[in-house]
Amino acid sequence: MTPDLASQKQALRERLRFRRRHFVANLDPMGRLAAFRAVPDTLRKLLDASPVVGAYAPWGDEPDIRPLLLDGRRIALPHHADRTAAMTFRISDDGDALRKGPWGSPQPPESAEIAHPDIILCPLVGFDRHGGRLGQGGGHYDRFFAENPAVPRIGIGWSVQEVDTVPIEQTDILLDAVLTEQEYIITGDRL
Ligand SMILES: Nc1nc2c(c(=O)[nH]1)N(C=O)[C@@H](CNc1ccc(C(=O)N[C@@H](CCC(=O)O)C(=O)O)cc1)CN2
Ligand SMILES: Nc1ncnc2c1ncn2[C@@H]1O[C@H](COP(=O)(O)OP(=O)(O)OP(=O)(O)O)[C@@H](O)[C@H]1O
Repeated sequence: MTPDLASQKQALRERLRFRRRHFVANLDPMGRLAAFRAVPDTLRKLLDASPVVGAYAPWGDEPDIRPLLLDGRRIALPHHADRTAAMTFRISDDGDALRKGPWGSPQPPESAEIAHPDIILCPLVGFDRHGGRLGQGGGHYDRFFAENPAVPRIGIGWSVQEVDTVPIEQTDILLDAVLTEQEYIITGDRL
């Protein structure tokens, strides 16, 4: 990646994290509870057809999508063995305690079963309507998507995380759709 593109992405990350922090801080508590509870029918069908759903444990201002998944589904969460290891997914059973991973985000214990999700619901810092996604800057989801290209990729974010165009480099892999608290946006032609 050119230094120019990297710094462009980093500047956008900082701007969008700031925007997200203020949006979430100003949400009324009822609004926050109600967000991401209703799932559009098309996404519900896709989830119903997916034996293992790759989700995430919310961190900071990220939307909490757990209520949306409480349907007896098998949920897998990202797991990092250490800072150099590739991101994998591990089954997280209800009530199993999560612990802090090497990057600070909560993750299942080492003993949890490795899983291969049939769909990925991924957090993001920024998105656009073409499927562009800006993440935390580790490239972990992009690497996972590159290795698992057939798995549908649904970004999850607050509406204020939308920008016209996310700066894209060769290794960035486009999302198939984005779910916000307001809209379900199909961004590709795979769904
Ligand atoms: N809830 C949640 N779980 C998640 C993620 C996430 O974004 N949200 N992750 C999403 O990937 C992974 C863990 N989080 C990570 C966050 C940052 C970096 C990272 O490499 N950051 C870069 C740049 C940081 C910066 O400058 O802002 C670094 O430290 O070099 C890696 C993993 C997996 N689990
Ligand atoms: N498939 C890949 N193979 C090798 N390097 C990659 C791959 N995908 C991304 N990278 C590298 O990882 C670094 C971070 O990428 P990027 O800025 O796209 O992260 P991100 O999408 O914001 O983070 P994340 O996916 O973890 O949320 C970049 O240097 C990028 O070139």
